[in-house]
Amino acid sequence: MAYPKLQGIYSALLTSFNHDGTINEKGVRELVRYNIDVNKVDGLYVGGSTGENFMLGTQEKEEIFKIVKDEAKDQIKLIAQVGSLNIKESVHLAKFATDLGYDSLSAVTPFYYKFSFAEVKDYYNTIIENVDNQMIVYFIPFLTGVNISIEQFGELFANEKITGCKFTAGDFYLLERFRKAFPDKALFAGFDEMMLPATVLGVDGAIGSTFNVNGVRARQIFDFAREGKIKEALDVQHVTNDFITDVLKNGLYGTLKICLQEAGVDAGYCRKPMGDYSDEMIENAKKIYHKYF
Ligand SMILES: CC(=O)N[C@@H]([C@@H](O)[C@H](O)[C@H](O)CO)[C@@H](O)CC(=O)C(=O)O
Repeated sequence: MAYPKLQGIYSALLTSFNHDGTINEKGVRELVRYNIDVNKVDGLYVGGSTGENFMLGTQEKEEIFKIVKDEAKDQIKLIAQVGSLNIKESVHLAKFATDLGYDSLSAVTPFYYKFSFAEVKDYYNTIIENVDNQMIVYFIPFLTGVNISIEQFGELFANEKITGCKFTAGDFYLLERFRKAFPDKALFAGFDEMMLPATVLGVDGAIGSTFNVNGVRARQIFDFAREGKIKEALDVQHVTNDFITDVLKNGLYGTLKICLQEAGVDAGYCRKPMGDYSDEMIENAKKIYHKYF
């Protein structure tokens, strides 16, 4: 039961919503196409934070998994984020995405309640127990409050279906320890603004929200860094971080969507409780797009 090791540049896919909060299928398809045809990503991370997943119902999550697979076919790799506080939903979605042909599953660490590590481990083992697919742990302690030590990662990896980690943290000591301890596991950088140091430390790839717009630069950073061309990689990281700084100031997901609209992609709106775009936000986002692209 060996699963292919995932690597490369993955956009954490945005979701296009209509103004009333329903899924805009045409927009989701255009987002997938833009990532394949223009950003030239190796894969998509579907149903993550960037997809506004934690505000969606089960059927909506299914619908997005279906549309994305139908549009992407086998052109790129697809990872389905199925983590949820409702473990029955996670088990169901794990099977659903596997049946659709997703190359991997991923699940955010269970959050809100202070789960013990034994409970976290049981959560992952339960989600993948009855599916023939691999699982990438979604480690994002700044949003979940859940930390995992190297020893605990080792315990998770005792289950050979757990094949990697999306590491959205700025703890480079832990990242280095992870790389040394688990050279065969797929390790993805999750903070786009820290991609260069993460690549130097040996990540296999990166998964990011800003790649939906800035995917070409993301690949340049990754490739330059892996070739040892640190000066060249840093030059691109500097421009990337100017872009990310401007985007974060103006509102992350909304600004990325408005930028994509400027590029001709029907990226739609964000889903409530995220707010509507103000005129000022739209104006700023358009300026950001034309400044960097
Ligand atoms: C919270 C969040 O959106 N984190 C992003 C980053 O790409 C992040 O947006 C970026 O580095 C800007 O800070 C990814 O780690 C998230 C991600 O991959 C996901 O959508 O699940």
